[in-house]
Amino acid sequence: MNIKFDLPEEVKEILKLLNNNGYEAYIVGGCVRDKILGLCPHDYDICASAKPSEVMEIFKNFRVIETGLQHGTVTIMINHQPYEITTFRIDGKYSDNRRPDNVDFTLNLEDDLSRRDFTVNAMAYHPEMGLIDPFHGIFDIQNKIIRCVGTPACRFQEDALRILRAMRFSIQLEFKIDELTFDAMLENKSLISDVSKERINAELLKMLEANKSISEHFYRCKEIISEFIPEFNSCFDFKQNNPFHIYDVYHHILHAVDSYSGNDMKIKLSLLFHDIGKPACYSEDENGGHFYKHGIISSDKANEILKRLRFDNDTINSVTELILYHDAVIKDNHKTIKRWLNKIGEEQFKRLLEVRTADILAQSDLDRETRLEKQHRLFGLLEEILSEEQCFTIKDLDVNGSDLINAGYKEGRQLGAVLQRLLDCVIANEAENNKEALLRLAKEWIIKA
Ligand SMILES: Nc1ccn([C@@H]2O[C@H](COP(=O)(O)OP(=O)(O)OP(=O)(O)O)[C@@H](O)[C@H]2O)c(=O)n1
Repeated sequence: MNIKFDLPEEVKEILKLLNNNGYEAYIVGGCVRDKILGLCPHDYDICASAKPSEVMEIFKNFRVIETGLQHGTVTIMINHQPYEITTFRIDGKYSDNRRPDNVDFTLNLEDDLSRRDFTVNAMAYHPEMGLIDPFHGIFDIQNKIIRCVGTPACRFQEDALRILRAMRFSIQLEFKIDELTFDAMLENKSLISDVSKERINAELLKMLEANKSISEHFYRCKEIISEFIPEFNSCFDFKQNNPFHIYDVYHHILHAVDSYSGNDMKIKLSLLFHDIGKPACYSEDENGGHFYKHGIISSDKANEILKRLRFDNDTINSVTELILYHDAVIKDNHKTIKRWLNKIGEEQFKRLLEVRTADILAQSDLDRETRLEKQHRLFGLLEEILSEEQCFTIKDLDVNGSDLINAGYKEGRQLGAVLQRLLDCVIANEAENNKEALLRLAKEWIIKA
């Protein structure tokens, strides 16, 4: 097929320099796939018949980074942008299902393409020669299929991360996974235990960041997901004997993620784990079923999962807090909302309302409108509080620690408690937020004490 696309000047310059020195060179992998799809590649990988030492000699006037010489990769910096140039290679044995024990350089491009994971990632392109596509990646792009190059089981045994990459690409690109490839993913799923948690983390994030529907994919791949999040096992097929739920816990969780259309990762992760502890705390009662303290249990489980998957502390703290409170009763009045704002902060409270809204959208339609209206009212009241710059933190008070010291309080921990008590009075409309009134109140407390 005669495919032509434009390349950045820097990339053309690299290819030209390699060609002028007698070597073959192509752009390869994800950037070719993205160009064909009309997407903007986030980087350009180049493969060439030149060995790393030869590449370094050709680019000696550029900034060169020895990225992975034993794997044949050299990075050239042009205009502060990195370009990886990798020598055509054949991978040796993979004893750890992660990376080859050794690689052999080759002069044959097709050998290099044959070691790659999926047909859509195994194409090369040269501005004059056009597309080099021995494994029919273009056909799979046109038919929206993720298919392994060659024998799927071999590809996954070489690098088990590819099992998650297949899932991720099928979500990102909205492609179907070919049946033979999918069967091999299932058969080799246990190899995921060889993959580092950091790489699993990165793939999971990419799946969620794609902002595409995940439920169908996560449902089909549930046994794969349970290899690295076994806590989901109890959620599969766990029916919720409760009129607000039409789905089992796992389905509900996935629909909740899909119901949120923003791109805040903390919200997405909270939705993904918000009910993960439900099966563990289910008890029958006269109304059918009850999930006693499921916010606490789900939050604890999410904490374990996120730690295990090497998420950062800020994400872990935020997500576990959102899960803890996702089902809390929040009355729709200024006083209650200001207390929440004081307790968890403005950004986090907004997230909490988003989590609750997505949760409702993923439940049955029983009372749905009423329940959504209530969340809308909470959003509306929040906006009022913020736009009117109402007081809900100690720093919004018209008095500070020095004012209290001047009024007779001793320096120390007590000051914080008094300021908090004053804030509680302001939030409850029992005191006005002005210096005179607040100091009068504070002095009364000293006298009473
Ligand atoms: N486990 C892997 C990782 C990568 N590759 C090959 O190396 C290329 C570059 O990999 P990478 O940059 O990780 O992924 P991209 O395909 O470029 O996609 P993205 O950057 O969107 O992750 C891939 O296209 C694929 O040909 C592979 O065969 N097996």
